[in-house]
This record gives sequence, C-alpha cells and structure tokens, in this order.
Amino acid sequence: MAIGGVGAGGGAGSGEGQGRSVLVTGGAGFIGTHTVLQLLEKGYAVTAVDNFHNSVPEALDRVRHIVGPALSARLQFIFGDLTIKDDLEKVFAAKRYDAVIHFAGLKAVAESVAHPEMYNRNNIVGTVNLYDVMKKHGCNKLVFSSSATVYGQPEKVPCFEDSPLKALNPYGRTKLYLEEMLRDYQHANPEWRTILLRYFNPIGAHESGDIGEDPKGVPNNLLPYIQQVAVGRRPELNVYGYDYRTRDGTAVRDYIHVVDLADGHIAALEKLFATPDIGCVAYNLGTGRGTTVLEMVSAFEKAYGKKIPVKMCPRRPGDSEQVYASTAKAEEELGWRAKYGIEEMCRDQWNWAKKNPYGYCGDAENKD
Ligand SMILES: NC(=O)c1ccc[n+]([C@@H]2O[C@H](COP(=O)([O-])OP(=O)(O)OC[C@H]3O[C@@H](n4cnc5c(N)ncnc54)[C@H](O)[C@@H]3O)[C@@H](O)[C@H]2O)c1
Ligand SMILES: O=c1ccn([C@@H]2O[C@H](COP(=O)(O)OP(=O)(O)O[C@H]3O[C@H](CO)[C@H](O)[C@H](O)[C@H]3O)[C@@H](O)[C@H]2O)c(=O)[nH]1
Repeated sequence: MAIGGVGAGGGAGSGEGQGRSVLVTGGAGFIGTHTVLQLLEKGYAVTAVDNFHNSVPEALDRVRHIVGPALSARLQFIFGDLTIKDDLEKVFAAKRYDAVIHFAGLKAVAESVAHPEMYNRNNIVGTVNLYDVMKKHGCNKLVFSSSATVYGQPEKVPCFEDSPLKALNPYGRTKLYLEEMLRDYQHANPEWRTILLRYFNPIGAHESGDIGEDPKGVPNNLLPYIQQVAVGRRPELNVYGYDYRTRDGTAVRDYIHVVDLADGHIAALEKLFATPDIGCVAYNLGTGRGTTVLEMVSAFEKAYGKKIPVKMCPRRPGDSEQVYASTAKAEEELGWRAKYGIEEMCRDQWNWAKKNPYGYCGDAENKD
C-alpha cells in the first residue's frame, strides 16, 4: 500500500511493532479500520473491540482480506460495549496489552445536541470504564481520539495545541472533558503515558477502495455527502455559507487523508513506548493547509471526471469560518507529517465510492 515513512523513531515497514500487543477500541469504524490495518502491517498484534453501533463486521473482514492470511492471524476481534464494564473485563482477561488506542465514541454533532445524555453515557462512561479496567490490569499507555472540535470557533488560525479550548456542543464537551479528565488522571498517576490526538477533518480511504467511511443515514460531513451525490444517492450538494471572509466565500477546513491519520497513531504509539516521562500530551493531526468547500468540490470533480451539482445555501449554525492546524508540534515531537494532498484524498474517496456506492452493505434496500 502507498504509505511512506512514519517518524517517531522507526521507519515504515521496519516491523517496529514486533511482539507488541495493542487494543483498539472502535476498531471496526472509519479511522479504526485504517489504523488496525496499518498496525498489522507494522507487525503489531491487534485486538479490536467494537459494539457495531456505527459499523459492521464486514469492515474488519475487508481488513483481513487486504492484509492476507498471515497478518490476519494477528488480528483478534471481541464484540463488546465500553459502557458495560464486564465486557471490558473480558477483553482484558483474554490478553495482556502493551497499549490502547481508544477510538470508540459517538461523533455526530447534531445527534449530540438532540441526545446529550447518550453522548455522555457513551463517550464519558465508556472512557471512564476503559481507564479503570486498564488500570486494574496494569496497562498504562493510551492514545485517545480527540478532535479539533475542542478549539471551538478559533479566533486565530492555525490552531496550536495551546490555543484556547472551548466546546460548542455536547459532542465537543465530551471530548474536552475527557481531555481534562485524562490530564487529571495522569497527574495523579505519573507512570501513565497518554497522548491526546486532535484530528482535523479526516477523509479519503485506503488505496484498495475496500475500506472507507460508511455513514449511517444522511451524511453530515462534506466528503461523504459529495460522494453520495456522485453515486446518485443525493441530487445535489448544499454548500453552507458563501459569504465567509475567505478566498471564495466558503468555509476553510484542514482535510487529512485517513491513511496519514492512521500513520499518526502509529507515530504516537511509538512515542509512548519510547518516552517514559511523557505524561499527558496533545498533538494536532492535520496537514496545516486550509481548503475551502468549493476548492474541495472542484478537487473531487477532477477525480470523478464530472460536475457535482451544488446549491449555495445559508451558513450552517455553529460552523466556523476557518479551522486549520499548526502541525509543528507533531512534526517535531512525533516525527510525523501528512504526506497526501487533497488530490489523493479525493482520488481515494472516489475509488472507495465507486467500488462501494452503498457502503459495506452493498445494496440500496438497506439505505435511505
Ligand atoms: N471522523 C471524524 O471526522 C473525527 C474527527 C475528530 C475526532 N473523531 C473521533 O475519532 C474516533 C473515531 O471516529 P470514526 O470517524 O472512526 O468514527 P466511527 O463511528 O466510524 O467509529 C467509531 C467506532 O466505535 C464504535 N463504538 C462507539 N461506541 C462504542 C461503545 N460504547 N463500545 C464499543 N464500540 C463503540 C462504533 O461502532 C464505531 O465502529 C471517535 O472517537 C471520534 O469522535 C472523528
Ligand atoms: O453537506 C455539506 C456538509 C458540509 N458542508 C460544509 O463543509 C465544511 C466542513 O464540514 P464538515 O461537517 O465536513 O466538517 P466540520 O469541520 O464542520 O466538522 C467535523 O470536524 C470537526 C473537527 O474540526 C469536528 O470533529 C466535527 O465533529 C466534525 O463533524 C463546513 O463549512 C460545512 O458547512 C457543506 O457545505 N455541505
């Protein structure tokens, strides 16, 4: 596959994971599957736990297919729900883990506004349970999925890790609270090593086109929506806001290829293994480059070879004008930098879409 060098004290393909065992929560999800795949390719033994709330077993079957039988033998799946402590006890009773990458969580902003209790129960209780069970079993290395959402509507860009933090919705509040909670826990337990990864806008798919993002219902996010217009599932793209103070009036985001993001997790893991006194530290995972909505539409059109019909609409409430990352800290301390640009992101997104127009389930019957 087209992944290049990852920093953090080890080059790609150097087998740095040999002998190490990693638990990946939410391993069947969008970012989880891509990370599991890369962990296996780097020689880690991986246990994925998921309750399939927002994913399907087929996703991990595809990962097995991509990596082949030898590496698949190093992937174990356990069905489990992080909000049920007994499920986690079973996961930890089965094996010793050197570290945990914690993706499992709910992530839809609008749903979190409608059902904040569900977000607290799932994201906060799930993480509290995970922490308790890790502690009980002597596993103290954790990579946590945070989000650029913790920067709120940034007054200044790029966002630096020490920029002011603010949650704008219940989803964002769970991420912000969990960051603070993990900082407190680490302070009280200095032997813990915790990395908080703040993702910007993950898009794209593995180059095989066999795994990718498969949102349930109407997509909230830009690229999954564009992709559904391209395959004929939606008539046009609503562009939310064309009067922002940007190059073309549409909002700017920092899109990052999911394969680069997965590389960033491996860099973070290596950093944890190599740095006993790391404490609890946050890193941005973005490209440092901002792209407008219309620039993204035109990059996708290039990959797709046709026009995407667009309708200019009022701003979406709660949206920021411009969000993009400073990547200096991740580059310096993790030795990681994104390799892909928006052309490759759109190429791989379209490849996934055309091979799987209805996602993993494969037919229109089960989709809206
Ligand atoms: N994709 C993004 O745009 C984005 C941006 C910033 C942060 N994040 C964070 O990254 C993480 C992964 O995101 P993703 O895009 O892969 O989402 P996803 O929904 O595709 O994957 C999350 C996985 O976790 C599982 N899960 C959820 N709750 C669970 C529970 N209680 N027990 C067991 N499994 C559970 C889901 O079934 C799913 O497979 C999330 O925590 C999300 O908040 C995502
Ligand atoms: O159909 C659509 C969907 C999106 N957009 C626009 O495209 C841009 C990007 O929107 P996304 O929903 O794809 O991404 P956001 O940056 O708004 O939010 C995402 O990234 C954030 C991190 O920066 C948080 O993690 C958040 O939870 C996650 O949904 C925004 O200007 C949005 O208004 C459209 O014009 N039409």
